[in-house]
Amino acid sequence: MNLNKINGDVMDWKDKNILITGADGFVGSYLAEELIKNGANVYGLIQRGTQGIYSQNLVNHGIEDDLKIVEGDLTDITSLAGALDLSEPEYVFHLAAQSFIPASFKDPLKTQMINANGTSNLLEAIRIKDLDPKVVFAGSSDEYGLVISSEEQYETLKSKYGVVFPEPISIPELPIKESNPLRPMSPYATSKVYCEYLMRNYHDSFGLCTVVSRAFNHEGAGRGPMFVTSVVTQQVSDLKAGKVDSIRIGNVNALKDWSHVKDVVNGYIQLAANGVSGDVYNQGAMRTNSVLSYILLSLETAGYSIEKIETVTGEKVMKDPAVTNNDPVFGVKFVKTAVDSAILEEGLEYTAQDGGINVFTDKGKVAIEFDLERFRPSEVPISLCDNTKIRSIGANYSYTVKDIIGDQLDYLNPK
Ligand SMILES: C[C@H]1O[C@H](OP(=O)(O)OP(=O)(O)OC[C@H]2O[C@@H](n3cnc4c(=O)[nH]c(N)nc43)[C@H](O)[C@@H]2O)[C@@H](O)[C@@H](O)C1=O
Repeated sequence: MNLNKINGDVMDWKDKNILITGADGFVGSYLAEELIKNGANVYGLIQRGTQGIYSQNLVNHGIEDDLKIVEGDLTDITSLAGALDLSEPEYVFHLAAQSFIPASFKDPLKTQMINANGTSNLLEAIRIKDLDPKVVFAGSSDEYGLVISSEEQYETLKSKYGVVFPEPISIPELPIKESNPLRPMSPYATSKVYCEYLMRNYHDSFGLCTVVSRAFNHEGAGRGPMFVTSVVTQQVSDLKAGKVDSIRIGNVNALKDWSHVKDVVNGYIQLAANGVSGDVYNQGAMRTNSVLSYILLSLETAGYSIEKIETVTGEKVMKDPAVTNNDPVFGVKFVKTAVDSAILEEGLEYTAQDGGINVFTDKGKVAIEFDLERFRPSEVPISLCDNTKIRSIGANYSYTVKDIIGDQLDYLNPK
């Protein structure tokens, strides 16, 4: 894949020195593989973990020999200074973070320590050493947080929280543009807002070249087992193998803009090559699909034909819930299921009172059980990315949700 082409110009990565923080993570290992393939000298700042210094991701991507591993820790500025000395980077991709939102609710200080202090340490080490790499930072769509989709929802939120700040300029605030207000709803998201402002401060005040990516959910083979797409595909795979007879899950109504990690990695590379320093770019596929759809489409991809879904109480019944349409919502045409359309347009919502959902398939009934422990103290209501800005510098998001699911299922069941 040529990751670097824009308007006919090709960025030559050959022999360029790159430092990736978190190079053994889910995204970092895809990025390291791609840059190594393009001839770059890639250094990976890696924290020694339970798997030792070689995480399974490096082996899966075949880069355990070519990646130049620098052992270090974001919370230890000395190790960052050492990594910068060794790698002399022209580009730094800062991906390392505590990225699991429930963990940030459990231990907010730890998330802040790793994400906020870690990012401060990295920027400060670059500044003190008077280096001039272009730094691409992994921000998050969760920085937008509380996105307003209707007047009615706005009124509900005001009565729930007392105040919604910043107040919306226009409603609906969708699709989400880079100029949307930031209303982070978790310690994780708040730490990312801090980091991205710091990126801009270091650009504006100290002249560092920093570019921020705000990526929406990105998935694929090797996604951490605690994230919902892995939780779903693992259970669907176990169901098919006869190891389980139901699916346990949290909030199925959550609407996410899911893209393939490979498209997002391409986006990071475009940002390094063509992103304007000091600027911010969304990364996402410009569609939104529910967790319930992810389950239904995973079942379909695994060979189940879906006929009907019905709540355990029998109150909510839908025939052909996984049939897709391309009708516009919030002025955007995208592929979604009938159940997504009902959530988005008719206010359909599944709650604990429904007692779970039964999925009727050609292979029998599959029970979806709600695990209330997995519901979050606060939940981002909807994510739908406006990706116009990053597409103008050469990125594109072409993988479908079914492509992503297919890769995840193949990873779990190698042929
Ligand atoms: C953009 C953003 O993307 C990711 O954050 P996330 O959206 O929290 O990702 P997730 O896969 O943990 O949850 C997705 C949705 O799924 C719901 N959900 C239901 N049932 C389960 C469940 O059983 N497990 C999980 N994890 N989620 C569940 C859950 O309530 C949520 O609405 C990170 O990469 C983050 O770093 C980042 O920046």
